[in-house]
Amino acid sequence: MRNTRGTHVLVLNTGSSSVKYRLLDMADGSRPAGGLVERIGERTSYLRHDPAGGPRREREEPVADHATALEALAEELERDGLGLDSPELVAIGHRVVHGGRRFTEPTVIDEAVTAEIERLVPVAPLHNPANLAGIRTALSLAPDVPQVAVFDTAFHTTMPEHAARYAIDTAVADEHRVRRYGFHGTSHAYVSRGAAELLGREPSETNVIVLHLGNGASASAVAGGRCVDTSMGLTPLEGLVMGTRSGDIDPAVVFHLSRVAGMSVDEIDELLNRRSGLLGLCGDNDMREVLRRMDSDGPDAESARLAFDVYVHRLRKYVGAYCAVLGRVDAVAFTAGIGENAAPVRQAVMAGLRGLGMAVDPELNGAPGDGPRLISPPGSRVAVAVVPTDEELEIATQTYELVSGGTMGRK
Ligand SMILES: Nc1ncnc2c1ncn2[C@@H]1O[C@H](COP(=O)(O)OP(=O)(O)O)[C@@H](O)[C@H]1O
Ligand SMILES: CC(=O)OP(=O)(O)O
Ligand SMILES: [Mg+2]
Repeated sequence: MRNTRGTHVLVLNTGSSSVKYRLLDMADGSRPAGGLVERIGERTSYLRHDPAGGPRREREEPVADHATALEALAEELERDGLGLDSPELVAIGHRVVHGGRRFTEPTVIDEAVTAEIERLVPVAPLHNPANLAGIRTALSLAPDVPQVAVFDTAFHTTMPEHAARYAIDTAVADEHRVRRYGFHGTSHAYVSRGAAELLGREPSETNVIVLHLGNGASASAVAGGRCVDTSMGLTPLEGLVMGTRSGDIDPAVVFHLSRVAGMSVDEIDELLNRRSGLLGLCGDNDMREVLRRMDSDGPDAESARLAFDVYVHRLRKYVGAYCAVLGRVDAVAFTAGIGENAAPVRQAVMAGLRGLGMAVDPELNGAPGDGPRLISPPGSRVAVAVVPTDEELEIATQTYELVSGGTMGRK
């Protein structure tokens, strides 16, 4: 029997070429260790391990695959006396991107659960294979530790049918489970609660538009703590312009490229998922670089400006749409790498939206800050805020609640 009195949860966020990890002590909220492995599969993979109270350890070395990455991080934890066999460790929580309709809650992983995650690979080709690799390796390294899957799709399972359905033939849609699922749900849940808290209101009485702008990007409309619409669909390709993904396009673009350009379905898939978005428009998928180039006099400034404008225009359309969906909006919350750090993006999205009760105060918007903060002028009808996301903390909280069988008095 494992010691069930431990309070540590290890969270693994396994992406297509990276593994981010964090060890949390749920008893006091402290973080004994964290780190990441990036550029998996390349010759210069990068490992970083940050033990609490000790110096950072980092190095570059080839890390061939996700299994090797997890073995390396398990060794780092072991060196700090926090190995996967530590009696303190009560569970491992995994981010899993696509859970279909079946998984509406965090779920203890067994063979049936892994099989279902595998079955969903075709609708999350960039994400579920990596998530599975993380789960399988963790199961082999720590067979006695309960492992929990926390799904990106779970928060969106409350979407009403009219938001979740595509207007296509019902028989085809039902047979092939073609509907809108939505992603980044863990972040949308955490940030919508954080926005309500910032306003001193109950989440159940607060309507929030959340803009999660990372490499992948999505918007959601959250009414009283429940998701009522979100921009991603069957896969994480629909919706906003992203680092390398197109977001919304006319589906006929696919037929056109197939018939006129002779591209195969796989080639078009690769084009829309990996060579589009900011990268497709200006050759760079990193918003920092886009902003830098826009302000330069260099030859690339024009394409960077266009990429920025397309990115912002799409976002503004979703903000407007979700005002209509929600009827009353209490807050707009920007989050993730771009949402938290790119003041020019926030400024441009909100410019000219006073008619919707929204505005950004340039000084508040430009001021550096770490925590949740308002960037709208005092007295605005709609609060505009930056609310840093913390998917790892949310996954740890949900995982711990499940394995410890109790509620943790979440606000
Ligand atoms: N200071 C910054 N200014 C503008 N953009 C930033 C800044 N820091 C990070 N970003 C952008 O955030 C994006 C990555 O977001 P992140 O949430 O870390 O992604 P992921 O989806 O991989 O977790 C990149 O486009 C990056 O350029
Ligand atoms: C679902 C998704 O797009 O995730 P990420 O932003 O991590 O790529
Ligand atoms: Mg992210």
